[in-house]
Amino acid sequence: MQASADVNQRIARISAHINPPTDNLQMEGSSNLKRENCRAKGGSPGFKVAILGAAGGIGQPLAMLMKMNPLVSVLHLYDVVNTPGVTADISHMDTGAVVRGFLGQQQLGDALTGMDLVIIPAGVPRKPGMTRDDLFNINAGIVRTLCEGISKCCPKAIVNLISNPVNSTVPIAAEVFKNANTYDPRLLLGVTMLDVVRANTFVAEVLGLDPRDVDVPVVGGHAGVTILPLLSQVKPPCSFTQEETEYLTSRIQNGGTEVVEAKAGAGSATLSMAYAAVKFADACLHALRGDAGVVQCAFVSSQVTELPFFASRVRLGRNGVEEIYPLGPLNEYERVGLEKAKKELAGSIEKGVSFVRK
Ligand SMILES: NC(=O)C1=CN([C@@H]2O[C@H](COP(=O)(O)OP(=O)(O)OC[C@H]3O[C@@H](n4cnc5c(N)ncnc54)[C@H](O)[C@@H]3O)[C@@H](O)[C@H]2O)C=CC1
Ligand SMILES: O=C([O-])CC(=O)C(=O)O
Repeated sequence: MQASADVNQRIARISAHINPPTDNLQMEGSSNLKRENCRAKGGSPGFKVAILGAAGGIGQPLAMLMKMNPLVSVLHLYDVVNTPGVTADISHMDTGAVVRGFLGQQQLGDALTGMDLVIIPAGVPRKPGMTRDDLFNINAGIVRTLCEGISKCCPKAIVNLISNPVNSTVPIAAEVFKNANTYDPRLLLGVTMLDVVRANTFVAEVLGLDPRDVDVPVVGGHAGVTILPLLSQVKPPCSFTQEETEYLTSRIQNGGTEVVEAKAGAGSATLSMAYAAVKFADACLHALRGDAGVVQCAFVSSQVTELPFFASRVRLGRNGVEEIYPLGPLNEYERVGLEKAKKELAGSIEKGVSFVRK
């Protein structure tokens, strides 16, 4: 009798999995089983991470890679479309993180509550012929709404902001947090990691090295001339001809456009961006865990120049940005580049600030 009861229970469990209750599908892709049919979840120790814009070109591979990150115990996937499918798909990966999906603005609060890290790739991407600033009109409002949610539901979370134009969306986020009295500049980071990833790749190609052995600081911002690679500070130490310097600087500054043109209307960098976002998020999680010596480039509130925001090397810790490093010695080419970068950045920052203050 006992044996047949066990078999019946097991069959019920399997059939609940094959025919999941539809009312659970939208909320929790990982829990298509009825709760009472689940054995206790291990609940691996780790951090709670939300991705906003998780069904998009960046969001999907980013969600997949974060599900593979052993430091993540809970992964919340939020978007205004398609999260049930993406969540169901990713939740089948046999890694530790529990995945839950959230669809539409009425579920934003649930997606954000309790999060340690929020990654934002929500918003429209460029098409050929557009600048990142051409995305401002749509993406500014999206970022404002999402940041209002963060200030209500997880004001102590670290925020990794990917949505373009980063040079303006980070100031927008800061203004939203200030209005809500939740602004902690150490917790707000614009993601410029893709510029570093590209710089490492292109410099390694020129030097004939493995890109994993190359480290190029990229400072300033994340658009055109505001992307300033400091080739005089490349590790391992090396030197470049003037021609190499001009080729590399231009290729790094235009890396995003190179992808936009190659995709010919089908969007901008998504896979390399997801890789870069995970590299950056992983650094934030290691810092939150208390690891020492976590240093990355990011666009943050800064006093390195006279501008209120600037990308440079920062040391991350349990409280987010714990130290911002000065730019170090620049050569003449970089000094000229810095002046151009600051001029354009000033306007983009002001545009973001006045969008919220108007
Ligand atoms: N910081 C960086 O280095 C990079 C930034 N980007 C930027 O990332 C953003 C996303 O790019 P893709 O993923 O390629 O675009 P995509 O269009 O493929 O995906 C964007 C996702 O955002 C979602 N979304 C739209 N409004 C939303 C809202 N109010 N709340 C939540 N989600 C919302 C969409 O439904 C979509 O799933 C773009 O602004 C792009 O320019 C792209 C590459 C590099
Ligand atoms: O170029 C774009 O529009 C997307 C982006 O920011 C990048 O790939 O660096």
